Amino acid sequence: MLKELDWKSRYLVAVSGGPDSIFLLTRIVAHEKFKSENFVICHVNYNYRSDSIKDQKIVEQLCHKYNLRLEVMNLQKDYKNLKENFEDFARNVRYNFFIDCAQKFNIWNLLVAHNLNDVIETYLLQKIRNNIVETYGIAKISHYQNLKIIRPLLEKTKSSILKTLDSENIAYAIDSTNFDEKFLRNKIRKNLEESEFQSYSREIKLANIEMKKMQVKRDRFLKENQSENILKINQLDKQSDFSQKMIIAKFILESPFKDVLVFSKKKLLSEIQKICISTKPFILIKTKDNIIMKDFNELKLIKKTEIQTKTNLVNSAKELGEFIDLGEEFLITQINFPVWISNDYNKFKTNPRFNNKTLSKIYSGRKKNYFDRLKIFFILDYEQKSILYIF
Ligand SMILES: Nc1ncnc2c1ncn2[C@@H]1O[C@H](COP(=O)(O)OP(=O)(O)OP(=O)(O)O)[C@@H](O)[C@H]1O
Repeated sequence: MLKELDWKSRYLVAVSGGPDSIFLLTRIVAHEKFKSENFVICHVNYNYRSDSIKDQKIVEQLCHKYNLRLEVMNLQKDYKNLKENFEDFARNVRYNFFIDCAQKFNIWNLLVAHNLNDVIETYLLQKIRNNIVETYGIAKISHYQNLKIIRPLLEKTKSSILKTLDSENIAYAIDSTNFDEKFLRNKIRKNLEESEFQSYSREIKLANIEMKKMQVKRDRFLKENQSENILKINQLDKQSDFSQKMIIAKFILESPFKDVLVFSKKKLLSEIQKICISTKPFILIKTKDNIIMKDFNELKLIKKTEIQTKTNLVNSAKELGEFIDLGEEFLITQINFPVWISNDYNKFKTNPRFNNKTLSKIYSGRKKNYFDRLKIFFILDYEQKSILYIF
């Protein structure tokens, strides 16, 4: 069961005090090659439940018994004001704490105690939610920043864990929120029978084989159509709905803009997919710091600071020089200041006109894409009745 462990290496072990992680810890200490100095136990007490100190005590007692180093994060928080879902909040806090521990002890392997029931519940949730995932179920090994996360109990059923703990008289905590029906996972858990696990395991295996094939296709598409922060999307509509989402998700998650998808991932992915296959040539989605732009046949990820539009009144050639390169002196002598300088294409695209033509028509003629249109400065007369010059 612990065959993936290298007993000469050092490990952090995430122990909540619940049955799975207590089981994991007791199997580690019972191993013939166990040395206490190779393990650091990490526990987070969220103080979310009134009885959470009991969980902490159970972990403390075990660590004391086996002479194990224990790091506890005791979180004091007013949960009334919590905006996100508690599970997401807790996971975030927990993994940041694990990173702190990894840095403190310079141990970059973490053992967590997910079991086979967790794998199957996760798979069923992924299916219900039609999630875009790298692996269906739970991966045996994954990474969080530089931390390698190893899950040695993925083949163990919950009932076999409980049976062993009970027969060996080992104390563990019972998380009362696990019985809370308001979480979909807990609903799934309640209706699951372990007798169905074999067939679910087969289903997950097949789903992962299919997923691998789709990932190969996705990666080929990205190789042919991606260059840095730009994705060519003219062939995207030939892909299935799910493949389109997989392509867009990887394009964003592997770019410097990956934080865009961290929150509200699903909603944003659908929105981006919609603009990609829309017949409109230009569409923008603005997030806090970034812009996701459909620009003809391309999807672009842009920092807001890259395309700030402005419209300013300027009184002199010197002031004008702050916006544009004034190499063209002949022009300056013809300008009656004050005038407006702008790059706000959206505001002025149809009115006023330059030599009787709209900006939109002129830029189309110059075959300018949308991104470039937002970078071109033009001068308007004081009354904004005509465009005098386009740079
Ligand atoms: N508060 C915590 N402190 C330390 N590790 C935790 C904590 N909560 C969860 N973990 C780790 O993450 C794993 C998965 O978390 P999950 O919430 O599914 O577990 P759990 O319901 O607390 O069950 P158990 O403690 O029995 O593993 C745990 O097995 C444990 O290794």
